[in-house]
Amino acid sequence: MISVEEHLESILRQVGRVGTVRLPVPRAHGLVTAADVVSRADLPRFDNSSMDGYAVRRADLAGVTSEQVRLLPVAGDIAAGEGEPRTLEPGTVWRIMTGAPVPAGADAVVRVEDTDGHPREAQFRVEPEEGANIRRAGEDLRVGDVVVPAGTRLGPAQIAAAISAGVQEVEVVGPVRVVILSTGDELVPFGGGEVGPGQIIDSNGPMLEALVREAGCYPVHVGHLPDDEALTRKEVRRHLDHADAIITTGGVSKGAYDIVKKVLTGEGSMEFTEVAMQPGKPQGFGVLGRRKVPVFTLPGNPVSSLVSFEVFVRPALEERAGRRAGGSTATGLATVGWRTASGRRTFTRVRLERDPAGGYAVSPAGGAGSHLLGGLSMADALAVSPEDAEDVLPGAEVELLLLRPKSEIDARLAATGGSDA
Ligand SMILES: Nc1nc2c(c(=O)[nH]1)N[C@H]1C(S)=C(S)[C@@H](COP(=O)(O)OP(=O)(O)OC[C@H]3O[C@@H](n4cnc5c(N)ncnc54)[C@H](O)[C@@H]3O)O[C@H]1N2
Ligand code: MOO
Repeated sequence: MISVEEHLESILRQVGRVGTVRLPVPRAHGLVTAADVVSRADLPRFDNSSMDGYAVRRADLAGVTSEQVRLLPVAGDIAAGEGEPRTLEPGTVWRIMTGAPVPAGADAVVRVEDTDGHPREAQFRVEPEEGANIRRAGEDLRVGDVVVPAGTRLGPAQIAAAISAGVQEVEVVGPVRVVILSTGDELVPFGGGEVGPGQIIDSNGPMLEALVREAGCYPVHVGHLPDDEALTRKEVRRHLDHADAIITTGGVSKGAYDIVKKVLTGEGSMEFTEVAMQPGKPQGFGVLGRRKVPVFTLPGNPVSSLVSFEVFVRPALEERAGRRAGGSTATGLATVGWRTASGRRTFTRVRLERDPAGGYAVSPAGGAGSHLLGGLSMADALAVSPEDAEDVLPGAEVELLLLRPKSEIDARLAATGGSDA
């Protein structure tokens, strides 16, 4: 058996980034910039008002207070979107709206609240500061400034900034397209009709599809293969032409019908190995074809598949997508004891509650069997125990790999007062 680290290192050594593509900014959401994105415009593009009010010359309002008001004639209105250049003549004001261009000669904007708001002859109650309520051209960004540095995941804020800065397209690390193939004669696809004697519903396919999506990648094909050598070979080859990663489940242990292992042994850099972990012991990985597509052959047991994804596939997909997010981790205190697999790193499904000190109280969610999906559904995290341990004692500190966003777990605990009401 090899260690978890050895297997992961071998995967990460062989997995490279996918190529870059140019995409219209909104379509690049979630992808990582391959180069600095630079501004094509000064932002703001022109001096404009930050308030609804009046564009004024301060000299015309010298000494004005709420006791010493002044009346000034209004030359007209300047609305947001006004394209006509306007000039402010001494002794007059323009009524101006938020976002509208400030007329030449104005050196402040007085908020409508500090006037009587009259459209033709307005009464002023304050003397504004120099530049009051004027947003200056270029104060945010200048042409050529970096709006989004290389290596940044494009989120909503970066999309807004790049678009405002006049950027049309961005160079990003391409979307990672993942093919998922469940294998096994016993499987009935979701929605595929009656589940006959000896059959089960393919839950790994939809589970991995969701995991891939949550990892910011794109499931482009979720299929099911019977235990048929020729079909399996053909289907894997077909997807090597377009996929950026292939994930299979099932058919990698020691059974007489464990086809995946049989078909892929000797292909590319494919290696089948046993990893010192529980669950997830039988693993296979290699890069295949001229495009060197990473192929992960995960064990069929549903919990083993999920744990294998978290431990090996997620980091590899992140590498491929140019990201460095890493799994979400935490620590907690065991409320009860449980046994772990000696000589193997154990990933125990656990439910979290609040302990009296405000941390996480950790207890197993169901049993340890790799087929127990009911317990998996209740689990918030995997408790990770080292290879040399045989059990976790009550009160021991445990490392957690979170299966849900931490904010979601914390919100549930806050709503239930920390107990599973
Ligand atoms: N003699 C041995 N038998 C097994 C060993 C071993 O070392 N010696 N290892 C066990 C371990 S550990 C695991 S994990 C499994 C891995 O088996 P495979 O990857 O070959 O998977 P299958 O045999 O095809 O299926 C295992 C199990 O999972 C169910 N399954 C498969 N695919 C799906 C799916 N898409 N959705 C839901 N459930 C699925 C399948 O029906 C089996 O019950 O091998 C042990 N055996
Ligand atoms: O290693 Mo298997 O994944 O224990 O169930």
